Amino acid sequence: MQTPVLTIDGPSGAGKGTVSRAVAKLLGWNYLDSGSIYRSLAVAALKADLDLSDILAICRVAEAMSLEFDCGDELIVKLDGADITSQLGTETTGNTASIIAAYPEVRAVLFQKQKDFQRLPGLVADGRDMGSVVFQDAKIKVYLTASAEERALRRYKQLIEKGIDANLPQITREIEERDFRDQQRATAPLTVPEGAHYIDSSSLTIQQVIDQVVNLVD
Ligand SMILES: Nc1ncnc2c1ncn2[C@@H]1O[C@H](COP(=O)(O)OP(=O)(O)OP(=O)(O)O)[C@@H](O)[C@H]1O
Ligand SMILES: Nc1ccn([C@@H]2O[C@H](COP(=O)(O)O)[C@@H](O)[C@H]2O)c(=O)n1
Repeated sequence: MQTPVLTIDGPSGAGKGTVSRAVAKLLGWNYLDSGSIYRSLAVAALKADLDLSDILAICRVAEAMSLEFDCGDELIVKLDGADITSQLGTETTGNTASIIAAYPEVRAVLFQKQKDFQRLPGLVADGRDMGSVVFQDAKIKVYLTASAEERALRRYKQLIEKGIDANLPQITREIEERDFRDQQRATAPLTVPEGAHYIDSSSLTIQQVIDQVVNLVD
């Protein structure tokens, strides 16, 4: 039996992770936060002080890195045995991830690491190219978005709640830059996958989005 896959793609701060985790829990399926793989590589590249234009060096680090994911209520990620969870959520990590994610060579190295998450009884996979590239055959595809202003505000509140200093205009600028880079890159750009259900969550609650997605699976 082919393991069923539900993909949720969309721009930063749309709520993909929040909704995917909740839906995976409700269904009892596995969960892949593909952005955390790109973010982990960003942490590794920054730690090694790599030149972000040195594609070969980044690929070497990507091939060598060992990642462990503990998908409980909060995702815990270990890179080569060290807990890097607290470093994953920063805007520096997200922006660095977006820069290195534009390299096709890097994407090729990370492809199989993502495919390995497709295990019974099912998989909810969130990212930018889950429905368009990595899990093209997924039975159900969702494109989840929200206005850039709303996404920036969500991210701002998230950082403030964590006690991290945040600047709303700067977050808005960074989100727009990241959207642009993710949508315009030549390889696996962020796009609405063919056949995807389009959900704009700008004026929906988290629960309303979860309900819409679960209804698609039913
Ligand atoms: N519909 C919603 N209404 C209000 N807040 C929301 C909604 N969906 C998500 N959020 C909040 O927005 C923030 C960002 O959500 P989340 O991390 O799930 O986004 P994401 O799409 O996975 O982002 P990224 O791709 O950058 O990881 C979280 O604080 C989350 O609680
Ligand atoms: N399938 C994916 C997932 C992520 N990326 C890149 O990583 C950056 C960080 O992702 P988050 O979802 O954690 O915000 C993102 O901006 C993308 O550039 C990707 O390319 N493909």
